[in-house]
Amino acid sequence: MYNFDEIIDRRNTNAMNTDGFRAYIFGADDTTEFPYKDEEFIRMWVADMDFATPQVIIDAMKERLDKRIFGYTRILSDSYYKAFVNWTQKRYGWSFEREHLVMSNGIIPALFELVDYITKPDEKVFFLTPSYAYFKKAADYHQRESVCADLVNDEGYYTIDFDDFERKAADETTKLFILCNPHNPTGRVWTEEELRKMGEICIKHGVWIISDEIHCDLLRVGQQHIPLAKLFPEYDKLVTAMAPSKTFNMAGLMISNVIIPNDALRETWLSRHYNFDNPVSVAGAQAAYEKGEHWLEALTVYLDDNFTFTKEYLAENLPEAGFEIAESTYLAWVDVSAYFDKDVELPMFFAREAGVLLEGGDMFVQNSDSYIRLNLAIPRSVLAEGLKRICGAIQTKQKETVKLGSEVGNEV
Ligand SMILES: Cc1ncc(COP(=O)(O)O)c(C/N=C2\CONC2=O)c1O
Repeated sequence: MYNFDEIIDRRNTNAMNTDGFRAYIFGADDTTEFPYKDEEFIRMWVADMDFATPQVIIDAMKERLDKRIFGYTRILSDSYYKAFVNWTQKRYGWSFEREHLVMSNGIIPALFELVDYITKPDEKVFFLTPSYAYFKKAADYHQRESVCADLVNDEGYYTIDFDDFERKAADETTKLFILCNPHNPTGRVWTEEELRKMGEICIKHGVWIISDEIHCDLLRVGQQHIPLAKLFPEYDKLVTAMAPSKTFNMAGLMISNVIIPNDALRETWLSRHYNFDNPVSVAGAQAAYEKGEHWLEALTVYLDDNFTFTKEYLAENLPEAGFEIAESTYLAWVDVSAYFDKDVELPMFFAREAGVLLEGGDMFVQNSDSYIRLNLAIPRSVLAEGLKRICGAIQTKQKETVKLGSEVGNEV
């Protein structure tokens, strides 16, 4: 039915994934000469998928294109809201009021705006680490101090240190907690107990919460997402951010859902935000929520198989690497500390020695040394080649280290 093995040429589409990696990963002034042409890299870095967006979404956008006028647009009819709230009700048993829904081009811009609207210059923003870098970037941009609550890493299973969490929440200058639910990069799907404890501590100390739930539709089979707002329907200092962008591979269409139950904050948003939407994106997103579930179920199985393939391949070829199948997302979080010193620039090593583009632990704020993050939302044949190159480069490095050691030994 759906061909996730299909290799689709993304070149010359202005895709960050193929054409924007150099500045994002290595810095704007990087001039490294890699022994690979751009198109020879196996791309496992930025979090978008190399799978075609569902045909039902493409068809809905084509239908909107055929209406041939694309003037100023806002979500004025209830049809989009009904499609989305039916989706959250069916999949998460959670719904929200129509007037609480506002739209944003992306969740990153929403975070940047909300940090400014919620916090004052002398107030702090905290989040769990390792963290998606843009939580800190949003705080930094507005010169808000960011505070990191390091997760506890028990052989690849990450949990929350609630004593540390409460200490940070109790700081009277801490105003906002940004939760990643599910969590990028560890893939944790927070349990009801964990969510309740985080929420209760924030409520006790009057801390606002943004629950970034962009990855919530991308779960391993059997996992269940719980929106934080579902557990705290009375706490209106809780903003929920969701989007079709990760789920249906439509991040470039720039349409995200932000649910703001607090009247004052929503009024601030509506008065300061640019409240217009792309009409083609609206049509696509509505179709995603109305007709995309069957595709998502098939994608979920394919991604589960990619994770199993990765687990088995690493166990066989990189036995000292630490990797547990993530509970959510399509991102593999791999501990390679057995093979590298802490100061090694891992993305540069793998680009140069393996021809693989990936993200390194240092791109996730802190509590992430010697980790690499691999995007597994790629055709299995490409995944196999990427893992082969990654393991091959490390094995070659190991041999060179042993050879060098024996040569030094012989000289002594
Ligand atoms: C937790 C989280 N929030 C927000 C975003 C971005 O939302 P947008 O502005 O696109 O709506 C991402 C994308 N994560 C990415 C994108 O590339 N690498 C990542 O880890 C994310 O992982």
